[in-house]
Amino acid sequence: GGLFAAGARADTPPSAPSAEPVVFHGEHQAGVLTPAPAAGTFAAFDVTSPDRAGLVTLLKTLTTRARVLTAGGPQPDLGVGAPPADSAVLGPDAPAGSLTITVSVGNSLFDQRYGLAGRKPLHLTTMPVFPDDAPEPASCHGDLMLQICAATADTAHHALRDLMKHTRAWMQPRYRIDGFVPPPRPSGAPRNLMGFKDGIVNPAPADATDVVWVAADGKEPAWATGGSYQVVRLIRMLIEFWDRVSLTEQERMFGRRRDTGAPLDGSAETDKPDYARDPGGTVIPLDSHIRLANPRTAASAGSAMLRRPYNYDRGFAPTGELDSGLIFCCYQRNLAAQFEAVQARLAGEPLADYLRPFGGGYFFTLPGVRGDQDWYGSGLLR
Ligand SMILES: C=CC1=C(C)c2cc3[nH]c(cc4nc(cc5[nH]c(cc1n2)c(C)c5CCC(=O)O)C(CCC(=O)O)=C4C)c(C)c3C=C
Ligand SMILES: [Fe+2]
Repeated sequence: GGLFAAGARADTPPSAPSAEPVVFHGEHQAGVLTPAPAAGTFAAFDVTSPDRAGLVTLLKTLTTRARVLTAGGPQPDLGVGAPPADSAVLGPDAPAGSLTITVSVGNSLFDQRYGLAGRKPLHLTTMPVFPDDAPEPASCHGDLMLQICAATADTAHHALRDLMKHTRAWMQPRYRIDGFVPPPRPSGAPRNLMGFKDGIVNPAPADATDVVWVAADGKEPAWATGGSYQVVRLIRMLIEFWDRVSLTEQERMFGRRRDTGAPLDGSAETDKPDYARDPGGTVIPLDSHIRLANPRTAASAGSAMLRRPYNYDRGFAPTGELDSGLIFCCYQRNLAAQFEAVQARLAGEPLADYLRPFGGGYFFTLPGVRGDQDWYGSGLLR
């Protein structure tokens, strides 16, 4: 299959809430290729450690806690005279709840503070302001991004709370957003808050390795092998305006049917659009989201990415409108060739009138923790 063949999430039921832990140790971190469970928290931090030794302690502490939390189980009993080791939000014997904790670092970590300027992954930059962005500085960038995914929201809360309690001395919260992936309605890919199935086309598991993971290529620093570039875009949806657009117009903006998720020239969600048969865009408009994002030409094959988005819904904006949208998250091995190429093709798409990207950033997802003695960023800080 090609790089855009239907992904595992389209053909297999989404991960059922499970007590089974997700494997923590490995060449790559979990939370990238692992299926996205129902709850996802994205929490950005600034490192406040005065020195490099403190940064090492921070990363080692994050590793130790993530290893414990993702495994689940009872916490040590410190006795009634001490603050408890655990919040007990998940009870005395915490279920693993498909928990993954994915640690990524931002461009700002590679400044003069910790002597890392010469160690930066090749493509890591500060996310630029794209056309149609309305950046809110307090919701952008960050030294560290923690992506915490789990079967239930309280599992993610419990993990974030534990991680923060153990790392207060070296990092400070910057921004956070909680998201969710709904169950299939009624089948196939989950729906976003515009009502469309989202996540239909993603690399098949066999193709994902080349799309996602940085390989030793002589250009990237050796320590970065097995990592990935994470893009997080916090995108508010202008729901009230969207709900006043005709169904035909909505479907022409995406290039897919709202009910089935099928491309406008097909009948099932997994049907492949045939753009060669419709060069003028009569059936699937040339400026539709799916056609711009992936025109399915030889030239666009190299821009495949792994999308792993979450919906968010967090009350009202100051204007009284719904503050709802998408935490767009994607992973790739080359920001310029993949995310930025797609983003450039999408510039000015009709759908953009209904979206307000306001936050997020570019991050480098560290290689996996390889065993009991290893820790996040051990290669970077060696
Ligand atoms: C730069 C990358 C992308 C951004 C930003 C983005 C925002 C965004 N997308 C949707 C909804 C849908 N996207 C769909 C497909 C799709 N989107 C991108 C990239 C970005 N989207 C790609 C590469 C693709 C796959 C295209 C293809 O190969 O055909 C779809 C269709 C269903 C699917 O395949 O998932 C929807 C729906 C929203 C709402 C949004 C911003 C909030
Ligand atoms: Fe999209």
